[in-house]
Amino acid sequence: MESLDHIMGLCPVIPVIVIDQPEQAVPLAKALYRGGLKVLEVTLRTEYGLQAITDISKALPDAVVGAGTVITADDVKKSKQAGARFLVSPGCTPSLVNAAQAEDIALLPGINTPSEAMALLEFGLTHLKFFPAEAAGGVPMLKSIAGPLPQLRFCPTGGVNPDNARDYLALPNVACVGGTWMLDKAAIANGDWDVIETLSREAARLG
Ligand SMILES: O=C(O)C(=O)C[C@H](O)[C@H](O)COP(=O)(O)O
Repeated sequence: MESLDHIMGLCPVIPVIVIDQPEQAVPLAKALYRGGLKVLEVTLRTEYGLQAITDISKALPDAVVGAGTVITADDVKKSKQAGARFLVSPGCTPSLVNAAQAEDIALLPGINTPSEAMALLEFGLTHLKFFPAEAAGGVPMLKSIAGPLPQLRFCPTGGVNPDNARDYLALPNVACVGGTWMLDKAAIANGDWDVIETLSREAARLG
């Protein structure tokens, strides 16, 4: 199993990608990668997610491609088969953790309370997504959690943007952040990959 500590240390920002048009997956991923975003989360929110994970992994073997919006044990299995190297989930259930451990694949599960974090610590999980970051208390909440639970490392996601990303990244318990701001909808629709590359370069420099 690849270590989340390693993956989360590769880049300060993980783009959370939703594929609406399957032919856009590879050029979009290439633009993100050229901009310096080496870790890519492709969500299973659309029917094209799994195929996109396979296509991007083949086209960019040096990128670390993970599956996002992983909800069920079946999603875990299919994501691994598609080539995902890690999994991200908005929340967590024991069956999701068990499935990821059975498939021997790293899981970054979402939490936003100390009790949820403690439940995952019992499974040996220390690297967690803090979701939805801004709505669930943002930087002050993560600062408060760091007191009693300093062993946790977070990827805050949800409402993170270029204006607040540095504040999150400055926290000792934040390894990286997730976000969608570099996935400009108009640029993607027009195939304007230079715009995506520029936004990604700015994001990669936030760390
Ligand atoms: O799809 C998932 O599994 C999610 O958890 C949702 C993502 O984290 C948000 O889509 C982030 O979106 P922004 O707030 O625009 O950065």
